[in-house]
Amino acid sequence: MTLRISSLEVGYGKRQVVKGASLKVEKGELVGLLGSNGSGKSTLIKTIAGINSQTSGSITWNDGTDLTKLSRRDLAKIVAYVPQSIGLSFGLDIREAVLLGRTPYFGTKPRDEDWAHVEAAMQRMGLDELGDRSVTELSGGQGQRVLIARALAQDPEILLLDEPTSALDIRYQWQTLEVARDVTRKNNVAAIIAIHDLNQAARFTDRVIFLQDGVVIANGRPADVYSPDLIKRVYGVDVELSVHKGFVQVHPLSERDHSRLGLNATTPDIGHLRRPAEQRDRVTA
Ligand SMILES: Nc1ncnc2c1ncn2[C@@H]1O[C@H](COP(=O)(O)OP(=O)(O)OP(=O)(O)O)[C@@H](O)[C@H]1O
Repeated sequence: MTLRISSLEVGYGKRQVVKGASLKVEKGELVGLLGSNGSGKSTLIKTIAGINSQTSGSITWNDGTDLTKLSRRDLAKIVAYVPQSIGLSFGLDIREAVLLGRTPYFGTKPRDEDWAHVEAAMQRMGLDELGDRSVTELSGGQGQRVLIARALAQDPEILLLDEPTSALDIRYQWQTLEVARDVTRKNNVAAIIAIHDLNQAARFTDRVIFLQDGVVIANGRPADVYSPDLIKRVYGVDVELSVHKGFVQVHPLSERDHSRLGLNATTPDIGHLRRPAEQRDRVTA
């Protein structure tokens, strides 16, 4: 089963922000969406989530189901979206906020099954210890964990995470990325995560897609696509690559590093991590 995005164009008013993006995400695959600020990551994710409308192109799931044609309720049974900013509803406690993820499944009253999903999602995100506190009393990071738990309770087939770790301390960043990867694999979910940390993306995602000015410019395993040239092109910074515990890692170099250490932005040998060119994912543009 595949989430398939073809020639997607999305804009605000007359300004195009996503420009002819095509990509695929298979079930069981966690894909990192990378790119500089303003490159169109959130816009693309929100369009898959049905919040933005495309001007052209298609978004299909599975056997060709057109996600843009589904009702809100039917879309919410397939797609869960964790927004970048918190915006939790006033007057709810944590449990009730997580229960919102179950609303596509029940009528007027939650069933035992819905509460079971809520409890499991709360436990997974370490929220059970926060008890029945009101969502308005939570810190930014705690609120972000509630949003992720709400998405997990939704039991989606497609999970969209927009910088879900931006407000989290290192323990919960790690935990959230592990949860995202585990849910993707165990529940056979197709997942996209917009993320700025290239090293975390290399550590946790199966594949990365780089957006630049709304265009997909690279698509493949981190070890296959990360290079000083690509990172310079996307972010305008010189970097060195290394390997840590089998994962490619990125280290920005400052002007001072260049002069002090006589470094230039060359790549230490990471060739053993790379797959032969013929086995790599196709670069879309
Ligand atoms: N609601 C909106 N109305 C008009 N323009 C918008 C709106 N939302 C985003 N944009 C513009 O679209 C472009 C892409 O924004 P988007 O939020 O998709 O980028 P991003 O890659 O997610 O950025 P970041 O890494 O900073 O979160 C930016 O130039 C932004 O100013």
